[in-house]
Amino acid sequence: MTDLEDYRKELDAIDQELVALFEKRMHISQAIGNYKVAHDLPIFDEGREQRVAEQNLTHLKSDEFAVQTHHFLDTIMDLSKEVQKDVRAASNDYEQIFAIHEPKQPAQIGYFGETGSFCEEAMLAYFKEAPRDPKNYHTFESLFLAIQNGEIDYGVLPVENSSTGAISQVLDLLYKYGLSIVGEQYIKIEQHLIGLEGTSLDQIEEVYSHPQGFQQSTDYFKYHEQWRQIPFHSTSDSAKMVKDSGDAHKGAIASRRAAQIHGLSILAESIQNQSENTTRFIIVGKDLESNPRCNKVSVVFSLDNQAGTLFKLLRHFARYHINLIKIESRPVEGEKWEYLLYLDFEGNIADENVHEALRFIHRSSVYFRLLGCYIAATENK
Ligand SMILES: C=C(O[C@@H]1C=C(C(=O)O)C=C[C@H]1O)C(=O)O
Repeated sequence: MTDLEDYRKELDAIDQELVALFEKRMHISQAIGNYKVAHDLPIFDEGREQRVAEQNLTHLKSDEFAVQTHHFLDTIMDLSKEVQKDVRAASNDYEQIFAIHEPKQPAQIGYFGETGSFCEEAMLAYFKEAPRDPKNYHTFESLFLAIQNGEIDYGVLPVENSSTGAISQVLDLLYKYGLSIVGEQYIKIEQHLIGLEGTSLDQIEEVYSHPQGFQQSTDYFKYHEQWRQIPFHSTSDSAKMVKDSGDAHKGAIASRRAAQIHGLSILAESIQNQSENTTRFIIVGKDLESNPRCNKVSVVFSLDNQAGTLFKLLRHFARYHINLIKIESRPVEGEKWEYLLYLDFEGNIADENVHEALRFIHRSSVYFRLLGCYIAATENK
């Protein structure tokens, strides 16, 4: 027998013992996983992992393999956490996540803002037939509440603007109310400074608008710093307020349509920073709706607060050839420095690769919810 064969025999014997011990350790880790699920405890325990590494390094006869031993222990603990994540995933009703509902017809629609709002425009563009007697709401949250209470079936809200980014309050409300995205619509946004008929710019003292109206028009306001900028419900609510006030010192940032509807004049045209300023609106409903034509998926999840978890998760999108469209993070309410991640990607939940990727995200997340699978809008629709 060669020396090599002798060595390998020794390794075989050691591996046999290691594997038996490893299996035993995984069973105990699984039991700890069950305990954590039952007591709502996080899987990752940084302090415990440090102690495991420290105490075991003291068992070494010399420092020669200290680095490798540390790596070995870290790997074992990573695998142990994988098993615990499986325990946690099995405790959730996975199929429930994909429960699809039929679209509501005829539906009662609601939108954000007074008549003349961009949301109303988005609603008219999205629904093939103009909805009958749509209801309007003056805060994002009142619209979410109306969907939750069943007062309306669907609501139209802005979620992202090409120059200012995510409308984070809407993302937070999607999480808070557990509602679903059933569709989306792009609208090109032109903001104008509007006021009472016959008013001139030098009469203006204060301007009302939704915060988005101001944020999208900061370049214009650099030259009018003497004007008070007063945040108000929506751009169209601001237009109506200026009209109702009859005050020539008040102006609003709103659309041309809002100016026409509320009988106001345009004092300064196209004051938005970006000429191609566009907002993405979402159609929100109570339940998940999907059909084979849907080609975009949105999810929200949170991860264990541990190095590398986001990387390990996002890697799988490449592995399953899924095109990521967008990632947005928001703080978790009441949890300092913890984040919810909102992800949009291409695909349909019935696709094999999407299903696999979602299974993986679900398994690796502390919190997971499928927000919607819907038809991606095109910008020139
Ligand atoms: C097994 C546990 O869960 C995780 C895995 C550990 C391990 O495998 O030793 C240690 C701490 C936790 O991050 C535990 O909490 O003890």
